[in-house]
Amino acid sequence: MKTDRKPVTIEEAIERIVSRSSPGKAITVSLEKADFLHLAEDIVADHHVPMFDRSMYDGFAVKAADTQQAEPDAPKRLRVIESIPAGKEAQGSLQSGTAMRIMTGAAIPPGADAVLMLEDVREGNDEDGSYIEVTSPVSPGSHISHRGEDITAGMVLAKIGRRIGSGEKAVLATFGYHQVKVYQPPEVAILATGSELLPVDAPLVPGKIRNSNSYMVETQLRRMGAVPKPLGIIKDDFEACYQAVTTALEEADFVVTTGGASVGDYDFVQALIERLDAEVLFNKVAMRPGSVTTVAKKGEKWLFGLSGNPAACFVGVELFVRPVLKKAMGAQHLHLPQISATLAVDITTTNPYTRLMRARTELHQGQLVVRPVGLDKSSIISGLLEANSLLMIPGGEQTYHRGEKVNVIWLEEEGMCHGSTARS
Ligand SMILES: Nc1nc2c(c(=O)[nH]1)N[C@H]1C(S)=C(S)[C@@H](COP(=O)(O)OP(=O)(O)OC[C@H]3O[C@@H](n4cnc5c(N)ncnc54)[C@H](O)[C@@H]3O)O[C@H]1N2
Ligand code: MOO
Ligand SMILES: [Mg+2]
Repeated sequence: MKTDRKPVTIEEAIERIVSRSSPGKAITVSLEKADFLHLAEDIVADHHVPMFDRSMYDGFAVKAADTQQAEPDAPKRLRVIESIPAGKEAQGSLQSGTAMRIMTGAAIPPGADAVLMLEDVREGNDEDGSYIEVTSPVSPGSHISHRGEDITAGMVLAKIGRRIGSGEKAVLATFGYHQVKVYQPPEVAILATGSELLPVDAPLVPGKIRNSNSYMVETQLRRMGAVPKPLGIIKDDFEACYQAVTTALEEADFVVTTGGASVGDYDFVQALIERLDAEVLFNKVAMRPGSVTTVAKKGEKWLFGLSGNPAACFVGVELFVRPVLKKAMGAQHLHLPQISATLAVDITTTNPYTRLMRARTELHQGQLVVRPVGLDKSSIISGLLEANSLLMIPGGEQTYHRGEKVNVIWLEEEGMCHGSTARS
């Protein structure tokens, strides 16, 4: 059966899917389970950090004024009247002429306004107990971390939609969020279609290959914060594929198939969609790899018919599955960051479609430089090992020269700026 397949641009394809996707529901999870999910609530500071003036060093809390005349030849002697470990408050307050031994993180005692490091004083004992000798003046505020200097109460620290990474975890824990409201991570069924596919633990036989797409897609999904549900390998049999996709659509809101997306005798994705009576958002994209990508909706459920070719499948996940899942996860940023980098080599294109070449972008003498890795064929797996980015070459007949600026999709959510403000 022949389906009409008119290619849309990448931008148009993305616009079609993003406009049809929506945020999922918010749930509460324990802080331990919140990694890489997106906040469903703003995080607002309900107290200052630090809550109290505290010592930045192990040393002695003093009155700065007591040290003003101190010199190496005329040291100022201060009587040590108390010792304050972290977690304890001083029992008394500090009077002129006295000092309190204090450890890093301990609250500055009333009356003190500076801390001297252990290394900077001479310690001694006499019949009245212990004392220190100060040999140079210290300024008020020295070595004290002041109340509220890090975070002031009322500050919005992280807005709804922000991805929870290590920094967010530190802040959440600081403010006692043992539980946090996040968007539910979506479950995504993965079906690998192809009679040539063997399970990963099977020995190779002539004409067959191992199913690598499922594993690759699983990892891509997990990195996005989604929950992959691999449903195994389906033979290139229309009824078997139809049954498998129907069951998958019952079990998950998002279904990814790999293979069978093209026009071959055993490529059933188009026929499946027709039989399912699903709405096709697009079934061809003016890009390489991944031109045969199809995205369809059956009611509120999503079906992504990705190419069987590994590189095309990889790109399909990052470009089209990602924004739908990210929107479901309430994310601030639906797409991978795009950056500008300098070409390390000449690239000539004769392809009418936009090329997304697996590439490596690295810093060289302060400049981001990009070079393609591996063969630029959609069947290639090895290039995925080295690629940290996708080099975007617009369609047409043209040579892009070494040294020219090109657009690059960075294949990590973190590490390159989305252009957002530090605290968004
Ligand atoms: N006459 C035409 N032939 C093809 C066209 C076309 O326009 N006209 N498009 C080509 C393009 S572009 C692509 S991309 C591929 C898409 O292929 P399918 O999505 O139909 O996938 P399959 O035919 O099932 O497999 C293609 C290739 O990928 C291997 N494969 C499949 N599944 C896996 C897996 N799970 N793990 C690893 N490798 C897998 C499979 O063995 C094939 O080698 O079609 C072109 N053909
Ligand atoms: O869709 Mo194919 O991946 O363009 O090579
Ligand atoms: Mg095929």
